[in-house]
Amino acid sequence: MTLKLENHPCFNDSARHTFGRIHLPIAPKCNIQCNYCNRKFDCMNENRPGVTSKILSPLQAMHYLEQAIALTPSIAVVGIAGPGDPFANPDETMETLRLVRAKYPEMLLCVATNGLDVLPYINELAELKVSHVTITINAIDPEIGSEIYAWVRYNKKMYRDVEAAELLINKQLEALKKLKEAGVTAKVNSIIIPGINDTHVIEVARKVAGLGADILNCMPYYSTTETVFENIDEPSPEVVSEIQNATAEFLPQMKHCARCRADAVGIIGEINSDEMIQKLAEAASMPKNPGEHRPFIAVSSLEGVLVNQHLGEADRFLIYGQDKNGCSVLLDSRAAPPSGGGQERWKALADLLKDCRALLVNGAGDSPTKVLNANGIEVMVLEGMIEDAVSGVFNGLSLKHLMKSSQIHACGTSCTGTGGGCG
Ligand SMILES: C[S@@+](CC[C@H](N)C(=O)[O-])C[C@H]1O[C@@H](n2cnc3c(N)ncnc32)[C@H](O)[C@@H]1O
Ligand code: SF4
Ligand code: SF4
Repeated sequence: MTLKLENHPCFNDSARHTFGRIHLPIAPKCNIQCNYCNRKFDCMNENRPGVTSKILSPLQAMHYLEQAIALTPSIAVVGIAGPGDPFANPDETMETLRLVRAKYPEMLLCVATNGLDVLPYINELAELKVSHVTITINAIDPEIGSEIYAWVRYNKKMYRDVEAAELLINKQLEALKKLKEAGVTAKVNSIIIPGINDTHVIEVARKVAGLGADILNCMPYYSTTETVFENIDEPSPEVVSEIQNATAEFLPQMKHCARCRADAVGIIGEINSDEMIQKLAEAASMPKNPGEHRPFIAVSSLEGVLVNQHLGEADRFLIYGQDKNGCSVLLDSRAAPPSGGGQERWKALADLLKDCRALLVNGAGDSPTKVLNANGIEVMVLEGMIEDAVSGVFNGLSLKHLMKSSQIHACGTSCTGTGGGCG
């Protein structure tokens, strides 16, 4: 099957009115913090990178993609662009790419990354015929990079300042080189941040051109609240144009980037249709594997009103379903497997709850969380009214307000509920 590379609307200006793209929002976590980026997972209103209205599992994403293609036949590219970094969520990213490639052999595949952790996956990306990879490289001088990146987390270690920027830049340049060796089309995004790197982008262009980058996207920085850079003004169109003209000496330019959301779908520049927003919400409210029949939600509660019991302390679980009007109802109470027995206890619990899509608890250890997650039961660590939490899960709503503060992580994610941390 020959891929029609010329149909990529981001890489080919003349394709952008005919062919669309879809971003599958399966990558919530990030391994660095850029001082301009504020990720949001339940945002309908803002039209900028880093926001999505929902996060999907790979199989939910496949279900959603099927519906999206039926409703939007112009889709020629499936991309993963966050809302965090695809390779801070490598399992979800690679699984999604494999699933899409297996089901849609003709589809163009595309990934946008900061480049820190992509290196080990480049061979498989090439095997999967991921034809387009974007790396965001905002600086090649670590001193300038240290102004842009608050921290970098690599191999479970935190780096800051010049050391962090140096590490990131080295990984980015290495990844770019390897992508080109593997025959992948490589775009570089460089965010123009006035007073920080605006005079440096030309050096970035020179360097990445030397390593074989195919195209440069000098993206104007988008002023975003609750970021370190929130008081920096956006660059004027004249400044952006000047930088594009200057860097054109080294590389072809992408000039029509719309700075899309992580759940953008359709023709570049058009906002997501209400129908697609609805389809995304529906997919997010399904079990992580939509093919499974899991109509119930289990809750750990002392008195049956609040989610207020630690998983390990529960002697029974309350089982909720939905009535024919979609209202949550208590259906059952199931005795917990006896304590002790290590992993066997958690396997018995997974079996007891095999018709439940989620277990809502006030706390849970790593070991049961892993076993339950592996068995298709999402462990969500929350506090608050059972009614709010259960109907929120059934309806795919944001549960941020019920999330325990310990679930809001340094990486800026309010976890999607797995409680698995940012590892
Ligand atoms: C949200 S990121 C996701 C992919 C990956 N984490 C990355 O940074 O390349 C997608 C693109 O949006 C850019 N971006 C994020 N926030 C931005 C902002 N406030 N202004 C301009 N570009 C931004 C990133 O730099 C990146 O090029
Ligand atoms: S790499 Fe930067 S822009 Fe991309 S998601 Fe992480 S913090 Fe945001
Ligand atoms: S953000 Fe730019 S490069 Fe990414 S899909 Fe939108 S137009 Fe294409």
